[in-house]
Amino acid sequence: MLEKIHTPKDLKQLNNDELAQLADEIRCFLIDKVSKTGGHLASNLGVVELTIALHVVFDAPVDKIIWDVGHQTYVHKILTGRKDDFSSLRQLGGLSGYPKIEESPYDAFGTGHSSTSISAALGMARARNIKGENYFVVAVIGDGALTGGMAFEALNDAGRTKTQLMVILNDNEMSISHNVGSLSIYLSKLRTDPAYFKMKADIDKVLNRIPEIGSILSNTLQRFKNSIKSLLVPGMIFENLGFTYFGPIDGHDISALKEVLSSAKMVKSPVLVHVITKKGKGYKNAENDPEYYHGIEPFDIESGECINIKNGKTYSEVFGDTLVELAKKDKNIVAITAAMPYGTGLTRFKKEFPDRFFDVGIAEQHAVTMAGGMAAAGLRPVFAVYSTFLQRGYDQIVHDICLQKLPVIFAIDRAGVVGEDGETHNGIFDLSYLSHIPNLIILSPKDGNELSAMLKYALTLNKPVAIRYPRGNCRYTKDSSSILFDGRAEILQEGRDVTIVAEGRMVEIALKAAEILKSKHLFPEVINARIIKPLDENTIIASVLKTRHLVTMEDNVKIGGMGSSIIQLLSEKFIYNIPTKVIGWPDQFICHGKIEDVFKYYGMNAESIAEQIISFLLERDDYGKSKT
Ligand SMILES: Cc1ncc(C[n+]2csc(CCOP(=O)(O)OP(=O)(O)O)c2C)c(N)n1
Ligand SMILES: CC(=O)[C@@H](O)[C@H](O)COP(=O)(O)O
Ligand SMILES: [Mg+2]
Repeated sequence: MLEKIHTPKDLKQLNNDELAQLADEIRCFLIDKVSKTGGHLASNLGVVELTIALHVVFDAPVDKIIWDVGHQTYVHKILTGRKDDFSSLRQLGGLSGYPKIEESPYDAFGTGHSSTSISAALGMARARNIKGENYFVVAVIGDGALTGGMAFEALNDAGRTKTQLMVILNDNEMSISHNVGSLSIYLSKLRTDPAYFKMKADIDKVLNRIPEIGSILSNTLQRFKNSIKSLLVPGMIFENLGFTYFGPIDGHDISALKEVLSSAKMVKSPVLVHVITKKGKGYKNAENDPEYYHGIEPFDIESGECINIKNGKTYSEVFGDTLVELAKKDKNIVAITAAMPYGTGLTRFKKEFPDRFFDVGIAEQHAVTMAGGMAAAGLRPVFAVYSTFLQRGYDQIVHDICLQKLPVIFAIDRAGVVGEDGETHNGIFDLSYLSHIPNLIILSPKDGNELSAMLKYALTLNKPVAIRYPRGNCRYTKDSSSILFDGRAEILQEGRDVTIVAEGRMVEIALKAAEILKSKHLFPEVINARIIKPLDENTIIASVLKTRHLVTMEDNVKIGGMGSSIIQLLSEKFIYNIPTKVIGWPDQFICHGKIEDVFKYYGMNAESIAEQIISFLLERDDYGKSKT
């Protein structure tokens, strides 16, 4: 069946049994492909029937379907002409793991960060109306993404307008981990007792039979009817926001989905279709552990085990373990996550200190300011968050934390290029979006030992501190307690021809590049920056005045990063005529791919950087006369 599907039009010839068979084939295809490439398996297994039904009922790409977060669009990509490219999923130059306008006309809007789909859909619907065009706009949003405040901003705006728009709530009780918050409890009521749904029909019948006596009574009756409905029937929260609610519906029953979507699309005002699905459906391992199979590395289908044996600890694990140790001694330490306990290494903290652990849902803005409130009231909050998602809380960092000098610690995970998640997830802006904020201290460890030491150091300060560290494994020796951080940079190797100041993951690359330079009789002085703000002026300036040449290396865009800060420092200290080369990410969005492939592709690996430094030095006249 799947062989015959090249565009969604091919779906429309199939009957429900054939569509059900197609769903089975797509599941096998997904498990096979993702077991080889890795990716977001559980979410995609959960939306097979929903995606098929959407592409039967609607006519993409004329009709616009916007997928919130977009990690669940593999089925959509399979059905829209990209199934033959699936072996390249998330590889350099291959298919993206998210919808991208430039990848396909069927990808109506790029996503990756959560809770944007309803805003984008409303924007398109309004554009359609203004331009007098005629097509449907559908936003598909998960129950996790619906905990993002931006989604409610859009619901609030959409509901009061009579704009034809469909929101499909894909409710599987899961965010990455179990979904949290009062909305999730509300949804579980709707999910668990379908009697509500039947009750609604009965109540409507009974109440509508009572003859309306006089406008006052009938209005009172209407209010009475609504208050009864709001008690008993599902979706009143959405109805009160101006949406016509349909649901809850079995999200794996293609004929039911087709029927409800077809009638919902006839409504000329905003509608919300509440669909119940099972995350990981069709692959037992994923059904039993949808959190683990939310984002999975390549795995063995039979056992479900990841193929690449994990050796060593990740930065996230070192962070989490250190925080647990510190929290044992300091009762004021609390940990906050925005729906990413597993990814940020807080699973152990959650288990050991359930009363001091807060998962606020996909609500980074709220997390930052709540941390501010906690700090103002005497706690020591640590907000663990991916660099890219912290972008959501920028104004809160400025306005609520740093302006008031509140001692919040930002454990910024996934800082720098992250690899397969690509453009929407690379954490390559945090040094730029944080360095200009007054009162904030910024630290960047070169390995797990330093991360652990820096976390301890940060907790001794009564100030806002950001510690940024990359995705993946780190060098870490258990007895790192001896390693203290004194708030200064460290000279890793003395030299004379050029000062290389590197931060974080770039330090190891700098040392490798230095070895290559030495083979060319060039002797760099390598400095591990460690503290990005305020810079360790004495160490950096002393070295630069000695070597009279400067190279900076950062896993951040060049603009506004550490290199910019160092150049500014030299100018403020009236140190001129120092030839300087800033090495970092260019002014563009960095594509997806394995991290090592991406670094090589952009010339950010040791070999390429060594070449760049050699030509930078030897281009200089004074080097032409060779100093050796
Ligand atoms: C702003 C933001 N914060 C965090 C994330 C990380 N994230 C990706 S998917 C996800 C959970 C989404 O849950 P849901 O919308 O229910 O989708 P499901 O996987 O259940 O289909 C989270 C928290 C994100 N993509 N964007
Ligand atoms: C879809 C999404 O945003 C998350 O699942 C993200 O992909 C997790 O990234 P890590 O794999 O680095 O934890
Ligand atoms: Mg969900």
